[in-house]
Amino acid sequence: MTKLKVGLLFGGRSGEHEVSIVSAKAISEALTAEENANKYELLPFYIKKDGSWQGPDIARQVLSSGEALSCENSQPTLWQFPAAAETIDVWFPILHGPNGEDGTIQGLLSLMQVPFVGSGVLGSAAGMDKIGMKSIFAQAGLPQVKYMALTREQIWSNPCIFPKLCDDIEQNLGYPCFVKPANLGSSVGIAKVRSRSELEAALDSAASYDRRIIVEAGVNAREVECAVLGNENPKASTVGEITYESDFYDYETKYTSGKADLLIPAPLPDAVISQIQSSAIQAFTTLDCAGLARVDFFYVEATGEVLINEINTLPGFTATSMYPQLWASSGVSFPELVDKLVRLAIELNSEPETT
Ligand SMILES: Nc1ncnc2c1ncn2[C@@H]1O[C@H](COP(=O)(O)OP(=O)(O)OP(=O)(O)O)[C@@H](O)[C@H]1O
Ligand SMILES: C[C@@H](N)C(=O)O
Ligand SMILES: [Mg+2]
Ligand SMILES: [Mg+2]
Repeated sequence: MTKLKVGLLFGGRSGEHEVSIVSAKAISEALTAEENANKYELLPFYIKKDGSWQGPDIARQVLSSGEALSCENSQPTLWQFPAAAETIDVWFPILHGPNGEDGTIQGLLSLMQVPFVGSGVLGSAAGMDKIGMKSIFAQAGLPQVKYMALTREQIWSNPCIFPKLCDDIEQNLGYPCFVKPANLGSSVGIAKVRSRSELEAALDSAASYDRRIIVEAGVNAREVECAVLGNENPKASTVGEITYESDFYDYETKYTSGKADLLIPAPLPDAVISQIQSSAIQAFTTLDCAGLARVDFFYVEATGEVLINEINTLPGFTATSMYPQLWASSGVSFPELVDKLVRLAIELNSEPETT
């Protein structure tokens, strides 16, 4: 049997570069596991932090060391596609955050007319930008926390406007509130703030990551996540809950073993689980997602409300990440999961073209 050549694309010009390396390592092991070894030939491609692409030899070294390649003293390079990329039958991008989860790579791969795992341009871009995502969710009637959308320009360019901006945030959202770069993940650049001075510092910091910034009212709630898998008729996994001792589910808590507990299935009433699952599917279809996504929610026990927090169209596949664990608990093993994802990519590509 001829093996399909799968191009695993990882790293990327993103604040989540290191997480992508860990996710890619896990996926490469699953794609080459015994169950998949006779179906797929894996060719990894690594995108350095400066945006340059490295072919399979270097990419394999990065996967085995787990270390990002340094970009010190690197000059901006013309974008070059490694020759081996021309032989790929299906791409598996496992890039997190900007320049990978946001529709940019998806646009490139669509133009190349080679199938790829995950959402296309619209689902990826709409899922990445928290401001755009939240206005689409609001339109779809999905309940969420109160928020304000800001730009770097408002924060940095006019010192006269800045105090008024902070006044507005204090009046509309109060404390604690969460300041986030609109286009990032893994909690990079996010701050939970409780005072004016923390707010000012957090806005300045978030503006260094992105020109779009979102500030959200802090909610006191349980954190639950649901995985979605499929194309036109997506399925929701069981729901998982995250508990931790830290102030919030920050980068260190997410990726340090033992800092957070994942409770799968979440100890919640059946009706709440069903509501989360149907909202996860509604979020996925509303944004025109495909293949996979993990949808994050807040469950406010005091009122019974389920608030959608966000969708992640290329969720983490690290040892502490929910997505593969939710499917494992729903009876889909890691090797089976990556096999399904590749098949879904091919299925999507075999649909009639709209020209
Ligand atoms: N409005 C909020 N109220 C309470 N906690 C919040 C709020 N927004 C974010 N948090 C906390 O911050 C964490 C990260 O937020 P969010 O999921 O939006 O960020 P992210 O960077 O997209 O994360 P990831 O993509 O890794 O899931 C949440 O899991 C939660 O612990
Ligand atoms: C990778 C990270 N953004 C996640 O959602 O798991
Ligand atoms: Mg996210
Ligand atoms: Mg999240």
